[in-house]
Amino acid sequence: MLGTRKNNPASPLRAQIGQSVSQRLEANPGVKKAKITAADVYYYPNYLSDRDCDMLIDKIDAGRRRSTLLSDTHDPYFRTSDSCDLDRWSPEIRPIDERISNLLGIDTVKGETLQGQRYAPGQQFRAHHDYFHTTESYWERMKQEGGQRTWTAMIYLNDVEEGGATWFPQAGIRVAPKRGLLLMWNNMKPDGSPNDLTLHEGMAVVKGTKYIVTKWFREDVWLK
Ligand SMILES: O=C(O)CCC(=O)C(=O)O
Ligand SMILES: [Fe+2]
Repeated sequence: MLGTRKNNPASPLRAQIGQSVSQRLEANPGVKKAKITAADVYYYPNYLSDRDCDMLIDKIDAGRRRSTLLSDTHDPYFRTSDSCDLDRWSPEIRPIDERISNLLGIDTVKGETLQGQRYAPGQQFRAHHDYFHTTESYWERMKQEGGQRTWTAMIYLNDVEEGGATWFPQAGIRVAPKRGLLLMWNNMKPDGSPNDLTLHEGMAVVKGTKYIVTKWFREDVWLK
């Protein structure tokens, strides 16, 4: 069922977002493009300062709860991390949140709330797509709340002793956590339809604790 044309049509709006964000990132001297063809993936090393990383880690530790899944999947081991919604209006979060939107050139109202994740040893987020599968029951609601997810921006807040890489098995890249590193990718294909090859996994942490923040962008206004 997944990935059929009928359920994943091309979209001029999402195609345009993909192109404008890529163009903007490629014009930024701090950004590097991954040398793969399956998806548009970019890196920005040392994007966040140590001070900002530590501040976010403290907030995640203070506000964390068990991570949830939107999907109808009922595998209890699918996503075993803790999550924390970071208050976008707080004076510490707001500048970081807005800086990310501005880097990609996407209006802040299309960005979901920055979400923190914490993985202890053994915890993971199994292979998934960040875009919404329109065949799943959550889609009707998501459609009303900003529509499809386009870009993902993810920042590693610390180095992890062992494990915890972000792995794109079909696109063929594996990114090891590195403090301050921002990873960004377009979940859509050039025609604006979902790109199956963006399938990715937060591999289990073996040693240490992994902290990240993730920001997902919608095709339309999310923040009302
Ligand atoms: O933990 C990771 O490396 C991946 C996290 C992820 O895929 C997500 O938050 O959507
Ligand atoms: Fe993801």
